[in-house]
Amino acid sequence: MLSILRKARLKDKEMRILMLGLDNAGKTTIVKKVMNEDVNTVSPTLGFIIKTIDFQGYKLNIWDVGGQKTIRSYWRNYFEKTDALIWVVDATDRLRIDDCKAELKGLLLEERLAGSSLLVFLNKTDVMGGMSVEEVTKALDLKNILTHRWVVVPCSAMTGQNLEKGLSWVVQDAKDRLFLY
Ligand SMILES: Nc1nc2c(ncn2[C@@H]2O[C@H](COP(=O)(O)OP(=O)(O)OP(=O)(O)O)[C@@H](O)[C@H]2O)c(=O)[nH]1
Ligand SMILES: [Mg+2]
Repeated sequence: MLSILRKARLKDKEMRILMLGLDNAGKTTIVKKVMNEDVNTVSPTLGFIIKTIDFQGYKLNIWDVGGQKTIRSYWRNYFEKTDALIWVVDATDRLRIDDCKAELKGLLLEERLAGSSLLVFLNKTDVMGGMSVEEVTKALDLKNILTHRWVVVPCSAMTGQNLEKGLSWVVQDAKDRLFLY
């Protein structure tokens, strides 16, 4: 039933995208950059922000939810009807990569997120010395994810590098799914 509803919405070329990740990963900055807004004025998100982006003929409703530890318990309020999960990782934050892995693992067990695809944005690649795609794929144990279609895209919210590439994957994946079931 859920998949039928989802399919109906995809046919309308509308997607609900949930953007999560630890605090300071760059979620809000990514959304701002995609929307051509000033990226130098972000502050930590205490609740959530919804932005609608017209992208490649699709209407992407992006839910950008704050990632601070004290408010992560609210994430579950946003799971419903999610078509794609964008998990944002700070490439420079080696110290919290285990925390990052644990939070993602928990999300992937969520029944309400079961039908969603997973885009991992490895953000802040404009900073030297950050973690590589291989490093993060391993640290987050992505190869063992059998429940979701996933990809890692290195990007920078500051320069805008690869942001469209990531969103393109999300849209293409949605299109592919229309023919899957
Ligand atoms: N160098 C660099 N800094 C970035 C990039 N993206 C975000 N930042 C910085 O990282 C900090 C956190 O960015 P936010 O977009 O507020 O992070 P967030 O994930 O929305 O954080 P919460 O709302 O607390 O969950 C800010 O100081 C940004 O300027 C990037 O690609 N490169
Ligand atoms: Mg934010």
